[in-house]
Order: sequence, then structure tokens, then C-alpha cells
Amino acid sequence: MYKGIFVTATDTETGKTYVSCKIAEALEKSGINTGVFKPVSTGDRNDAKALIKAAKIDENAETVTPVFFKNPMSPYGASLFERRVSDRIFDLKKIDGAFKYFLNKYKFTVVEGVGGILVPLKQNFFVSDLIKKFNLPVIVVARFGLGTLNHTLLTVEKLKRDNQKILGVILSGKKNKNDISVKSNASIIKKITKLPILELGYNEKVDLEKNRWIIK
Ligand SMILES: Nc1ncnc2c1ncn2[C@@H]1O[C@H](COP(=O)(O)OP(=O)(O)OP(=O)(O)O)[C@@H](O)[C@H]1O
Ligand SMILES: C[C@H](N)[C@H](N)CCCCCC(=O)O
Ligand SMILES: [Mg+2]
Repeated sequence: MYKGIFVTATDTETGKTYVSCKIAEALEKSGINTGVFKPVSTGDRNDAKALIKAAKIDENAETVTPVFFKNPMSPYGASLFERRVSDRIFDLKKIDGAFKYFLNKYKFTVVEGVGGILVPLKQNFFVSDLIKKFNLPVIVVARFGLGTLNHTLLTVEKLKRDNQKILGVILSGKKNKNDISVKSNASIIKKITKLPILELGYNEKVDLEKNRWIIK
């Protein structure tokens, strides 16, 4: 079993928190002490609260999300608006300390990124750099419908160029019955990337028995 996974996505609002929560829930139910970590959030710390609830652990939102910006946008963009607010800085030391805390305390830690893989956290430091730093295997969350092929293949391409271990792709959310591409997108992604693919329909749970690739 890995020490943890990094959950990124093809875009914001794609399902990283939903998928991370379902993975944490499944691990907790199987008796595995699971940490959850969302290093940076913007707008609110609701992702951290949802992750804590799913993992059923006694942690507060500030520990799970040590770096926070008020403006609901990229962390770098928000930092430009909030540079006069003392604790609103992207503090990599703080994130590193928190990361080590979770990996030492829990058997397995689910880490959620922010938006997609090239969201800037600082002017020249992106979510992809955080992935490199943590060096955890990566799960890519994507949408089911039209447009997801390009977004998913771009994200996979970037991770491959960074020599990151990609565990697989999870398509998550509602399937639009009027979108014909939904019928073939998953199989096309699988054929092209040769990665495991999980289709996680609306309100479905993650079955770790059937998808062991997610955790080992
Ligand atoms: N399989 C699913 N079943 C039900 N709801 C889903 C599913 N996947 C995503 N959602 C819903 O889609 C919305 C966006 O998902 P989520 O908040 O997980 O995105 P995110 O990638 O974490 O966004 P952010 O970049 O802001 O962190 C939420 O309301 C979430 O509950
Ligand atoms: C506020 C939102 N829920 C996310 N947490 C932040 C997403 C940043 C996306 C930046 C971008 O790709 O343009
Ligand atoms: Mg989220």
C-alpha cells in the first residue's frame, strides 16, 4: 500500500473532493487510519471539512488546510489581492511541515490539489511542483462529457513529462444523456493512455476491492 495519493484534476469543480472523500470513506470503513490533506484552499475551507468528515478523524480545518486565501481564485491570483493581509502567503515550509505530520501520523493520506495541475500557487510554482515535491502517486479526476479527452490527455501528458507515477483516471459526476461522447470517452482515454479508468457515476461510492490500483 502506498503512503498516500495525490488527487489532481483536469479543472476546478471536477470532483477532486468528492473522489477524495469516497476514497477516504472506503479506507476508513476497511479499518485503515486515513489522513486527509488539502494543502491550499481559496474561498473557504469547506473541502477540508468534508475530507475530515469522510475520514472520521480528529483534525481541524486549519491543520488540514494550512494555507488559505479568501478570494475564490488561484492561490497566486488571490495572493496578489491579499498581499497586505499578514497570514495570507503561500508558505511552502508550513505545507511541508503539515505534509510530514500527516504521513507520520496516518497509514495512508489522501492529498487533494487545488483546481487543475497547472494552477499557479506562486508566480513560478504550480500544483505540478507540489506533486513533484510530495512524490506521491497521482490520480487524475476528470469529467465524463465533451471536452474531457483534451483536458485529460493534456493533464496526463504533463504528469508523464514530469515523470510522475499516474495510478489512473477517475471520471466523476453526472453523465449527460444528451452527450453522445459520454458513451466512448472512458474507453478512448483507456486506449490512448493505457491507464486504469474508473467511471464514478452520480453519488456512487469507490469500491477499493474492485479498484485496488487506487491504493497499491
Ligand atoms: N460522482 C459524483 N457524484 C455526485 N456529485 C459529484 C460527483 N463528482 C463530483 N460531484 C459534485 O460536483 C461538484 C464539484 O465537485 P468537487 O467539489 O469535488 O470538485 P473539486 O475538483 O474538488 O473542486 P475544487 O477545485 O474547487 O476543489 C460538487 O458539488 C460535487 O459534490
Ligand atoms: C475557488 C475554487 N473552488 C478553487 N478552489 C480554486 C480554483 C482555481 C482555478 C484557477 C484556474 O484554473 O483558472
Ligand atoms: Mg475540492
